[in-house]
Amino acid sequence: MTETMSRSETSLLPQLHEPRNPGMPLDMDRVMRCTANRSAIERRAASLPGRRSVKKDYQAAWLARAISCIDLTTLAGDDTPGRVARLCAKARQPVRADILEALGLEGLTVGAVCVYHDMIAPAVAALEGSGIPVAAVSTGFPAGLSPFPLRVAEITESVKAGAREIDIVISRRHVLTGDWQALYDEMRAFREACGEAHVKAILATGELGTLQNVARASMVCMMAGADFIKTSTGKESVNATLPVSLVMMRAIREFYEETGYRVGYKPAGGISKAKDAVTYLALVKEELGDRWLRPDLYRFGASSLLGDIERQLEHHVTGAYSASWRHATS
Ligand SMILES: O=C[C@H](O)COP(=O)(O)O
Repeated sequence: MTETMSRSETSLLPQLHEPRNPGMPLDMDRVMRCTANRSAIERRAASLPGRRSVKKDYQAAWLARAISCIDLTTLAGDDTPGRVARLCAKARQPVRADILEALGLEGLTVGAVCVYHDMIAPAVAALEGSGIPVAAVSTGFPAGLSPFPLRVAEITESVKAGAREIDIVISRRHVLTGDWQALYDEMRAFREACGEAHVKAILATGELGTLQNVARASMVCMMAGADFIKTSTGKESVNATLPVSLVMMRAIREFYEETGYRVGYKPAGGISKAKDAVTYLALVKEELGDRWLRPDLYRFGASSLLGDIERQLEHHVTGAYSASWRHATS
């Protein structure tokens, strides 16, 4: 793992303006050329966490960058405006003020707050003036099996309610039956309904059967205009993994090489440890390069990762670990 992110190169970076992926016609020959060599991918993924670890100031810089890329998420049936308000307070100030000051990171925030539709209004109110966008999961999340017109209407309602990012779920059956045209048409309609809001396409990779399907679904969604591709809802039995991430990042790289458009990447579900976050960031750096290590092109979908990162940063500054309950996020 490289150690080239210095403490001065923290997350407080100027906003870059990436041209939005407009999509392109479905190119079936290109889609069918997407393959995935499972054993080679699994070998490479297995070698990642054991590589040289990042220490001290470098580690603090990587962890600060990770925070700036978190979609701080609550997606529970018992979410309330109060819980969302607490989460948003955490989004505005993700780490204790004295720790941020010691690290020279005043003003650090997470990338977005991610909620269900009914929690958009309280999240927008709680984040007012912060510049932190609200992301809403949509289209019958998590299964995506409600009537198609309702799924499109749900996007429209969420954009109207103030969501600036929409995390849609694809119809897994289109992938499992190889109906790439149906997947493309669906994604295109979702993108259109989003308007100016950015759209993240959740593939639910744990339900797609093969890595080749993951590669093809990634390519089809990007051709249909996805701004981000995202692994999982967090509700599948298998969520973000390194092999799946490798496949999706390589699809993003190929799409960029062929079209000039950078599509973002969001692994989600089950990423809860600071050291895992650093492994993911290192993979992004190696596979996609530094430009992707910014919140406009990379996010972690996570509900409890921030707590562990805060704990590690506190240890970095004070030399002591606090109990994890002191770093609850909502
Ligand atoms: O998109 C975000 C996921 O739902 C969060 O999953 P998690 O609770 O496992 O971190």
